Amino acid sequence: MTAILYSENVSKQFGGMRAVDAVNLEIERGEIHCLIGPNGAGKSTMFKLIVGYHDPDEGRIFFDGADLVNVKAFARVQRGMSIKMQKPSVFKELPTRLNLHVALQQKIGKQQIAEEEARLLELLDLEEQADKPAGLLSHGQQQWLEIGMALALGPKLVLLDEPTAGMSDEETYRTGELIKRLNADGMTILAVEHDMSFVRQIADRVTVMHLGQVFARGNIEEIVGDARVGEIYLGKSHGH
Ligand SMILES: Nc1ncnc2c1ncn2[C@@H]1O[C@H](COP(=O)(O)OP(=O)(O)OP(=O)(O)O)[C@@H](O)[C@H]1O
Repeated sequence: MTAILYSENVSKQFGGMRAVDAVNLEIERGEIHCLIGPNGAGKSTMFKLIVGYHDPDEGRIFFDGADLVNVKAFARVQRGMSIKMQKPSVFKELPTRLNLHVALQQKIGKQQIAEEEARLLELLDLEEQADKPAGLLSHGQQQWLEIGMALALGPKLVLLDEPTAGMSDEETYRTGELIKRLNADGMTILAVEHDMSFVRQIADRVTVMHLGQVFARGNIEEIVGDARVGEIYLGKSHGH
């Protein structure tokens, strides 16, 4: 089994409505996997089930060979899932460098911190911003910093919830290039995303959700070439 994360028939109901309905999702080690679908498809609910913010009503989720049943959200992070939620939550009054420092000191010894801090600042293209309070960075830069803080925890899998929300086209493109660089260094990435051109830029494989279920899955060429996906996804996602 090369999957680092997979779910078996996971379901979650709110009231009478099945937001996630018997979903099997599989993320292979080393890939960039995008979870897409129109509004209300169940993507965020699936993301929250994976990170442990919701418990499934049915089904199971496995990470790095272990069943996640009863594993709390913080313990999932300790096991190697790093999560970047949609809204940046950097420490705005602290310099960029210190934001990384705070994250790094949770994982590595003092001697290695300076070296790792420098590596991340370069990777994130934030060297010139290193001593600026993070609150003065652009929206895109704050998002990259937060990706860096997720990386500082030394994860096996990085989960990104709409990493390009609110970004300009140029920031979106640069975010894609950053994610591809992380992946080239061996990181496995799962991103929930709306922006199809961004998905085309980064994805190896895609899972499409619709009405709580998996509607299609495949490599990026198969998904882009699938007219049915165009109908449900592009047809309903105008406004994003
Ligand atoms: N906490 C909740 N309580 C009740 N209903 C919820 C809750 N969270 C999600 N839902 C409902 O579940 C369905 C799936 O929502 P979800 O947010 O997972 O979809 P999504 O694919 O992420 O959509 P979007 O792209 O708009 O973020 C929607 O009908 C939503 O209203």
